[in-house]
Amino acid sequence: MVSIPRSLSHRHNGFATGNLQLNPTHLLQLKERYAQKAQAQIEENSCVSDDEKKTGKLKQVIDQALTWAEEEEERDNIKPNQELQSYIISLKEEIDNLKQKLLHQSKELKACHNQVLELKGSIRVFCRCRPLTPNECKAGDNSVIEFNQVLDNELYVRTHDGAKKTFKFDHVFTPSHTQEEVFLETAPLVVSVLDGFNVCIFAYGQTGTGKTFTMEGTEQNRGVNYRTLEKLFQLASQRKGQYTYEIFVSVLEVYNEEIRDLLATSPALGQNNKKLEIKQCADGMHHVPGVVEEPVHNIEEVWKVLQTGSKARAIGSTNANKHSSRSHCLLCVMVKGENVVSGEHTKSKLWLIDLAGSERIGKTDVQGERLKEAQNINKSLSALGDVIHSLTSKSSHIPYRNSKITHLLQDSLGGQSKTLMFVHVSPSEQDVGETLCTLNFATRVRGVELGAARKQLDPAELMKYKKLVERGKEDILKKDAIIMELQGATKMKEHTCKTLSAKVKESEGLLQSERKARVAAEEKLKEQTTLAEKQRMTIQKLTSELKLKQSGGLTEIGKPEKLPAASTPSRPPLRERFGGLTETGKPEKLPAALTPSRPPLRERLLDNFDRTNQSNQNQGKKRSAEEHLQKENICSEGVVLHAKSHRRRVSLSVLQHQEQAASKSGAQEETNEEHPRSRRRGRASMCVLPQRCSTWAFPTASCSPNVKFTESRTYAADPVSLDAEKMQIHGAKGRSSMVAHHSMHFRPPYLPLSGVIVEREPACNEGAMRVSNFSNMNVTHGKPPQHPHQSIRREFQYQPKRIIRQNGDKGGHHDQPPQKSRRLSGVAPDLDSCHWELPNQRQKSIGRFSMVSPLPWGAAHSPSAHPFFGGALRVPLSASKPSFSGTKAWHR
Ligand SMILES: Nc1ncnc2c1ncn2[C@@H]1O[C@H](COP(=O)(O)OP(=O)(O)OP(=O)(O)O)[C@@H](O)[C@H]1O
Repeated sequence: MVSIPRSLSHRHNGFATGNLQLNPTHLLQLKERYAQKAQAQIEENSCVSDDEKKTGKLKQVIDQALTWAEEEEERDNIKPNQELQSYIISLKEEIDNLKQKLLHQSKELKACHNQVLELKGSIRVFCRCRPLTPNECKAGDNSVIEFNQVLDNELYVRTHDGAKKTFKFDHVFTPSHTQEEVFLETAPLVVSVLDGFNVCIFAYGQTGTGKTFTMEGTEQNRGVNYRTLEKLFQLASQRKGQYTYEIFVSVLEVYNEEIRDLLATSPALGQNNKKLEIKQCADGMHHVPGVVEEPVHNIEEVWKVLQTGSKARAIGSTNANKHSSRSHCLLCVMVKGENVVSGEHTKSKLWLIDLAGSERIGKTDVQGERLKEAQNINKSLSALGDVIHSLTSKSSHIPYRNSKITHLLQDSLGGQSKTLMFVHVSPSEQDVGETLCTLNFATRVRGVELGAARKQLDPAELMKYKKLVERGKEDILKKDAIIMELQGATKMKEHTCKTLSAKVKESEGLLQSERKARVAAEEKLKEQTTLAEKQRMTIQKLTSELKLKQSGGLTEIGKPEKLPAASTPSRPPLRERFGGLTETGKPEKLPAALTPSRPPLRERLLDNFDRTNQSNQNQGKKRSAEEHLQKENICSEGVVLHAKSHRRRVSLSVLQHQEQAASKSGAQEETNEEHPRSRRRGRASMCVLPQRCSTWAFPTASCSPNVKFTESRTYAADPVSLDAEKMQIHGAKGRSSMVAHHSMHFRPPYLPLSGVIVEREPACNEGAMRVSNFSNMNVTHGKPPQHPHQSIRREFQYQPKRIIRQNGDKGGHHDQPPQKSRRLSGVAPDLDSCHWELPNQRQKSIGRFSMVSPLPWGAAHSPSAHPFFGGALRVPLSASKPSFSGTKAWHR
């Protein structure tokens, strides 16, 4: 409860007791009366809150009390003294101060409230009450609407039963509020259109309550529509440089549930009858395709457009309003904005809607077309009410499509936009019922929460950016693929580089080792050359000594003197000896009687050995040599002159007789007459058949008749490991066995028993032979071979002059393909059992020549060119006289 301040009572009391001009009793009475009145007033407004009682109501009451007091004073001619007057003035000042404070707090509260509403997305409701019209004043209508003098967001409606109903809105405009003041409250909402938000402002209310006045206004009092666009252009120009805006205006009308384009009503366009429909875009927004969107660049253009639309609007006269709008008028302002800095595009819409006025059909007393209009208007407003009700109750289905206007307002009422409703009321007591209905509806609308508005980015721009992003992503993917490819290629190249560098390193290592080996070989060669030189000198010395010692035997060193005719057995011509050829290429077998018997090799060798070592009384050595020979079976073609055993080495002196060469020449001539190919056959080599029937031979093809074979050379080597019983002179069977050259077979490691393998190539009728050369000596360099099979194998292929056959073969004509050619092992049969002896320098040198060259004899007529007779071979000359006894036996 609020009471009159004590100070006031006190002062009144004071006045009563002080030096007063007034009658104190009268003042007291006045005081009590005023206090009672104030109390009644306060009780009447008991709905207000305590805070308000303390501030606004209190002041009102005081004001009222003071007013009354003044009135009483005037009436009673009571003249307050000066003190009282000053007190009243100070009290007024105090009240004004409190008022200012309250207003300030109210503004702050409102700002906070607006922010809350903004966040909630509630529909804001402004209430505007028009003044009593002249007609209403004439009729003596009283205003049933009272306004809060301090707070600007509530009003009171006095009902018929005298009750006062309070309504609260976001703002309440009294009849005294101007158009400008109304727009000032609206402007912040409108401005957000430029920021890219959809905004909807619609005016609702009973017919004739001032909806059109608020939205359109008059030329002198421009309404929200005009002022909004004016503000938009003003702001757009202020934001110039940062934003660019394009503004388009459309004016639509929903009349009798039909949409009409008010800007297309020009007869020239002829589109006034065109029926427009509401469509939903891909972005979910609703729009009316085909509607005229007039671009406007200044407010003058806007005013023209608005006038055009206003003129085209359906207007009728009702009892309530002489110029009643019989349709819903919609002004659509499309704003396309671009942020120049960020490149952001927005496309926002501002709906400014002047709804048709609701009216009681009975009251307006309309008929015919007007009745239909009214029914449609009421129907659409009812649909609007249903939508609001569904939104308030948060129903799952909102009946937007029940009317054209709700369908059009779907985006504004359904969210994503900022919505403001102007609710218009009449102050007349005649309209109090409709006023209450309108205010109740507006209160419901105010409770609708739409959710926070969303910024409307231009979908076309969004699509453009989306495409750009997609293209960018594709580019990135492509570039990623290229990068991957390049990385792969780089890795490959790196790998190749690594491999190549490894190979280069390896090659460098090999080169290094080869260089070292070359240097070593060169050193060795030098050494050997020096040794050979020494040996040559020794040979020369020995030769000169031998010359002195020899008497009549040899004419010159290394060349046996021709024996006297009596001692040399005359040799019959080849044809006579062999009795001619039975067929080409196939030698006839000589009769046994004609074949001279040749002493066995063992005897010959032993004989030679005895003769050579007569002076040597060392019987132990002889025995061991004999045993050794028996055991090892030295193999030669019978020109062994001397065999000297020394430990495990046997020196053999080999002699080639000049006569052999002579015989060769003769044979060549003879065979040339008979058979051209016999020439080749005549140069056959001797074949020594070792154990396991391996065919061993030295190629002597292309033997040149000019070659002097009367050389005596001694070879130091181990005896060959040939089986003496199986050893045959292969050429003895035919004409091809005319000449047998020396062929020394040495056992490893000095000379490879595996020296030459002769093999017939089955595919070649001419008798191609494969010669495999095993040079295990060469690679050991003084070390025992790991295994004979690890020896280096070299293969040559050449055309032999004669087919060398394996022992046991029938020896058919060489033109005929051999029955079978067998590849023979080059490893000596007793190789595993032989022991290794570290070779000394001499042995090494022999070892180097262990390979038998497959070179044609003719190409190697120079002794130094042929490896077998080649330079570094250590050849100690035999001091014994050469014997030719064995030579005869060759030609048996
Ligand atoms: N605030 C106001 N101040 C002065 N005059 C007003 C005000 N509001 C309305 N009027 C006057 O009231 C009359 C009716 O107003 P208006 O035509 O705008 O009402 P309405 O709601 O649009 O009616 P209807 O729905 O029938 O079109 C007009 O002559 C107008 O000038």
